[in-house]
Amino acid sequence: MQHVNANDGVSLPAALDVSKVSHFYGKQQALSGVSFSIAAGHFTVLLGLNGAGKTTLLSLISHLYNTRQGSIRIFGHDISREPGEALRRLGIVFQARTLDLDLSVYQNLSYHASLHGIGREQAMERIKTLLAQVNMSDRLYDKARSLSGGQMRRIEIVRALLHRPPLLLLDEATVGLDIQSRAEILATIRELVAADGISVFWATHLIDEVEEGDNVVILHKGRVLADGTVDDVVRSAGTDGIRQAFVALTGLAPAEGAP
Ligand SMILES: Nc1ncnc2c1ncn2[C@@H]1O[C@H](COP(=O)(O)OP(=O)(O)OP(=O)(O)O)[C@@H](O)[C@H]1O
Repeated sequence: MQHVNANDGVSLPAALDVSKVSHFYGKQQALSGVSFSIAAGHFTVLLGLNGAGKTTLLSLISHLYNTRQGSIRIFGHDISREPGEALRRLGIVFQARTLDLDLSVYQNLSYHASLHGIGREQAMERIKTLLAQVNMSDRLYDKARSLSGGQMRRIEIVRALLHRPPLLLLDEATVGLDIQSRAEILATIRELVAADGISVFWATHLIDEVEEGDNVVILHKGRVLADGTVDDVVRSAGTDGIRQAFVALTGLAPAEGAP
């Protein structure tokens, strides 16, 4: 799917285009004909209850699994045919914690920068800029082990952005965090979208992480039930808000993060 740039009428590829993707674990079908696309420079929430298929979809987008049915394009580059070009444009924060706890923040980040072929000086500059953006400048030489869960997540976000990917995927990035840390992580990511124009695909089971101006893809039992702006989804469900739209579409109550 293409998006038209309002300024000059030029057609730009979508940040992410998923077309007719299905996935099986043995005989069990985890995704069924999933299609949607997300526009560049937006915050898009992938909303689905536990078991909806979010991690499976993110594993296909990040090429951990091969896409056997359907296609996935990142800024126009097919993940199966041009994995290098597609993955260069992608940053990922996985659900499980992946920092090396015995290394410092700097060591964790500089090691990753070198994997991307970023030189020492350039890496330091980039690390400092990003740490400032996530309010972690003062922790550069601290051991990862000494950070709180929310601080570790912020370092993982920095690590995912070192190579300047225009698309960032996050899988349940706030799981296990207290309410304040959750809010801080979400605010940080929203600021990155606004300041740097990156596209974010934010997978969550928590409906209170969706805000009015967001785009949303509702995934349920491996199928996309609705996608578009929150307004579009609410309007087409004929309800008063996103919670009611979720109930109308799935027949189930949404998961709430706040008590
Ligand atoms: N490795 C696997 N082998 C078999 N079945 C799997 C495997 N991984 C996931 N599934 C199944 O596929 C379906 C989708 O799971 P998936 O983890 O993608 O959902 P999810 O939306 O990410 O859920 P959660 O938020 O709980 O991680 C579920 O029914 C799950 O049990």
